[in-house]
Amino acid sequence: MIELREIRVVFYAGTPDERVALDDLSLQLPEGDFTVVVGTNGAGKSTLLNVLAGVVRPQVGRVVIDGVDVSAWPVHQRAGLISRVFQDPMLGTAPGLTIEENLALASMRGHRRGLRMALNRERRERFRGLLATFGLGLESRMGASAGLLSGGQRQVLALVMATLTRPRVLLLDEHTAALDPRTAQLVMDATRRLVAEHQLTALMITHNMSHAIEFGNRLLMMEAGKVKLDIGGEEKKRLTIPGIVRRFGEANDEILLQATA
Ligand SMILES: Nc1ncnc2c1ncn2[C@@H]1O[C@H](COP(=O)(O)OP(=O)(O)OP(=O)(O)O)[C@@H](O)[C@H]1O
Repeated sequence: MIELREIRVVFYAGTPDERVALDDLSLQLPEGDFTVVVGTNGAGKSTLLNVLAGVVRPQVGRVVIDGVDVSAWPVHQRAGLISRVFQDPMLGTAPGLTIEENLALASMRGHRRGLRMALNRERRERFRGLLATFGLGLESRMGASAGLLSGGQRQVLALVMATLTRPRVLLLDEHTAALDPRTAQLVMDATRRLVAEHQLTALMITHNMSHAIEFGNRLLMMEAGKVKLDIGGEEKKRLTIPGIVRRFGEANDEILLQATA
């Protein structure tokens, strides 16, 4: 179980530029849940992921993973538990290293082991077999620099790297937003497969409503640093785009009512 307990994040506190990014937000992500997060610009979605990853330290609140309070753990200490794939395909892989070196590095997460040891013949074959299943031809370019790959290929490589050591939670930060629709679908299919195969707990931000409907078993809508809608179970399965729009409208009416009360 991943838990955020009463998290408050304020940027530029006490200045005219003060921004409340997360407003007393509590959230539980049960093991194996694939949660999708949507919301308008500035709603606090990225800050939520940053708090989980340890990039942003909340002024108030706790981050608890499997009952362990990791609030004071720095980013590198959480890296053994948390993997993240970013919107920018350049961020998830090391462009100067080859595909197989990138995979070897990812497989060493949390271990003190030399890159050479991590790249023996057996591992190379395992990596090759794994990449071949995505149908992108990556398996025949194991010695090529990751920097030469297309955006979609890099995102699939980043996903494979992020899931290689089975993180406790996989954070997907608009990871298909920079791709064309066909490539985005391919990367989403790879995402679905890896999440299912490794039975991962995942949290994905997207602005793509079709993806929000198609993927995950739970949908959160954020607004002004709070979770305004939390749709799971059968309702999530039956959700349509008009249905989401209607539910968002209802949630926003609530905001209006609160504002005018
Ligand atoms: N590092 C930062 N410094 C100052 N303000 C920040 C920082 N990060 C986020 N904010 C502010 O916090 C609020 C929430 O931002 P956040 O990036 O979490 O929203 P978001 O929902 O991810 O938006 P988007 O969809 O545009 O990515 C915004 O008002 C933003 O300007």
